[in-house]
Amino acid sequence: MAVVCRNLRAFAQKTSSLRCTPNFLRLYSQSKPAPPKLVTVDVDKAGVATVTLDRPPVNSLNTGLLEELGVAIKDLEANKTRGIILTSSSNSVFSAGLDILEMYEPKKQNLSLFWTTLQNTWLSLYRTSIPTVAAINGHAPAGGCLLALSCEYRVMVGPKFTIGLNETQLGIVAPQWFMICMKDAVGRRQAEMALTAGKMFSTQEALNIGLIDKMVSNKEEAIAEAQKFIAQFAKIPPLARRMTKESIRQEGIKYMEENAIDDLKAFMDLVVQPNIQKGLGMYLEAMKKSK
Ligand SMILES: CCCCCCCC/C=C\C=C\CC(=O)SCCNC(=O)CCNC(=O)[C@H](O)C(C)(C)COP(=O)(O)OP(=O)(O)OC[C@H]1O[C@@H](n2cnc3c(N)ncnc32)[C@H](O)[C@@H]1OP(=O)(O)O
Repeated sequence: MAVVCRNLRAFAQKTSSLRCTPNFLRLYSQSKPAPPKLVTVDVDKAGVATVTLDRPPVNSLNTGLLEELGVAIKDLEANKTRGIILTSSSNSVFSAGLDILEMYEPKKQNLSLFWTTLQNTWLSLYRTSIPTVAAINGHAPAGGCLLALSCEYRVMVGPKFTIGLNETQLGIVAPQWFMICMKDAVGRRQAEMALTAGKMFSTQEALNIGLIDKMVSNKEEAIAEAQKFIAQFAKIPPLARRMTKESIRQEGIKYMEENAIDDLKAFMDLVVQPNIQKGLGMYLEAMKKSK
């Protein structure tokens, strides 16, 4: 503020008609609003946090949103929150997955930061000792499905939305840790069938194979079911719960701890390939044309 004031005073002296008054400063600060938050957090009386992805129009996961989500999880851990409900501010999209614009014609440094942030935020969500539920109130393709799969329980609004790891349909291979998350939820056999076909499941199909745990008809019901799931842990000794979660999720945790650098390198090498860049460009065009 002192620097702003000094600069303004110098400017005011030059123009002589302006003074560095509180009113002037208020007008100046109003003209530079803080960027909107991409993730909001509301903690209820029971200590359960609703974490809402809020990046219209489709909550595509860019570095900024992923960074905010990671910070939110760490803050909630520090505050001993009793549960996290991950949801979306949109009425039709939980998350459209990774932001393709982060990968299209990228600067190397930005691309590296993007993927590292995704890895770190994913690991924070996947391994947090806090009970986690995805209240999936819209479509959840690819990275959107990954976020939901990283939670312990999935409640999805149906019947019209879809969810799945559709990477093969886009001509790419989902990273190993995406696959581990799918295997965690539906088992190896169903995961193989889902991933090789890049299948997007209707809500009912997702329920049938265990990709989601419950289908509901609106967001309010999804939040209520999520709260019910979290409430059951009030009676479970937290240390036993935490150690059990950490242990049962060992494959994914260990994979990321041991392979983060190789995984980053593989991603960086792949994305800059001319054929991948061409594919991304065409995909972006196709999305625009389909409107
Ligand atoms: C794709 C190849 C990636 C290659 C990278 C190499 C390896 C990387 C390894 C792995 C992992 C990748 C996982 C991913 O998550 S990739 C992203 C996959 N996501 C999708 O395929 C979803 C695409 N989007 C949709 O299907 C729809 O948008 C949907 C979510 C169903 C919502 O539909 P609707 O409500 O009708 O909205 P629009 O389609 O009109 O979209 C509105 C605007 O948002 C833009 N958009 C949509 N999705 C993305 C996205 N993922 N990234 C960036 N932008 C996106 C869309 O273009 C519209 O923009 P505009 O208004 O400017 O036209």
